[in-house]
Amino acid sequence: MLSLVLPKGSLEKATLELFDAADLTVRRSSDRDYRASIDDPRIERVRVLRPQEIPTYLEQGLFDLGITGRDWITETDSDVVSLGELKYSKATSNPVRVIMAVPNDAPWQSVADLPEGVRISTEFPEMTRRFLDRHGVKAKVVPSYGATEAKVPDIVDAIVDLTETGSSLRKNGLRILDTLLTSYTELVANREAYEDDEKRAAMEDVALLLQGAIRARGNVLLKLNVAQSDLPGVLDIMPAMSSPTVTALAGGEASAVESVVPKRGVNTLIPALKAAGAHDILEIPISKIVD
Ligand SMILES: Nc1ncnc2c1ncn2[C@@H]1O[C@H](COP(=O)(O)OP(=O)(O)OP(=O)(O)O)[C@@H](O)[C@H]1O
Ligand SMILES: O=P(O)(O)OC[C@H]1O[C@H](OP(=O)(O)OP(=O)(O)O)[C@H](O)[C@@H]1O
Ligand SMILES: [Mg+2]
Repeated sequence: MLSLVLPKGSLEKATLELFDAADLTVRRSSDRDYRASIDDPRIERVRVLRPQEIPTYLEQGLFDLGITGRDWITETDSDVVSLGELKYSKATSNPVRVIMAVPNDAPWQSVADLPEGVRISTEFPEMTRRFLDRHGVKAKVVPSYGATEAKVPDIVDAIVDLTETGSSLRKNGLRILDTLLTSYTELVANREAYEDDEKRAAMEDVALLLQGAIRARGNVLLKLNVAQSDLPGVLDIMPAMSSPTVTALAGGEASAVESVVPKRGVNTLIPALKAAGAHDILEIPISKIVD
């Protein structure tokens, strides 16, 4: 039985939606209820905490399995086992980046240009210090507790912060000097729990369900019928993960075709299939794709 810790804050909504799609629905009495449960024999208890703290709690064995961002695993330098990237962020399926940014009109073009004593505000002081040491820059690193973009140019000269879409940087007149880390959300485990056969098997089941739900995003199942004479034309325009399934219909005059296709483009694909002779075309949502 696993103890699970899930992220509060920016990743919370997307994480709970993913667990729902993976048939691991997280049950909570309210948003303020940080103790939750999942109706699954492999999961004993669930806690919802800040992602900044999750890597440390996993390393200490306070939980067996958790979800947080690679940025916080790196910042805390925690010894945890990664069961893989989960390709979702707060708003998109893209990773976030930890970047160094300066005002658009700053004179610097790279981190090497930064003068000794430059003031840098960041939610990632350790990652920032390591990065500056690697570049031989002696700076004053000032911890930030959020709204970091709001601190240049009067409070500090530069920032190290997260960016997903880049809109916060643009709205605050900032440009990126360098990228310290590209960070996906990850499924991570306590090392000792991972080495326990029964717990590892349960962890791998959870990973399979989560990845299956993520893989299904953006895909649908198309099913259709088509006369034998039109089958080659339909197969020519029907995309597939491997190749479409073709089943002969009773009577031998027609076939049923089905295939997993990207949701993006279905709006032009269906009319094209119809024009190629397909009929009884069904578009069916998919909740998981497991290889
Ligand atoms: N658009 C995003 N903004 C912030 N964090 C994000 C975003 N997308 C993914 N994350 C991940 O979520 C984690 C940060 O979430 P968290 O809510 O703790 O930070 P935060 O958004 O700065 O907190 P707060 O809600 O107090 O502003 C990091 O691991 C980060 O990689
Ligand atoms: O690149 P974007 O899509 O604009 O997203 C990145 C911004 O979102 C987060 O801020 P958050 O909402 O967590 O507020 P905070 O800055 O106070 O932490 C993060 O700290 C960045 O500021
Ligand atoms: Mg933030």
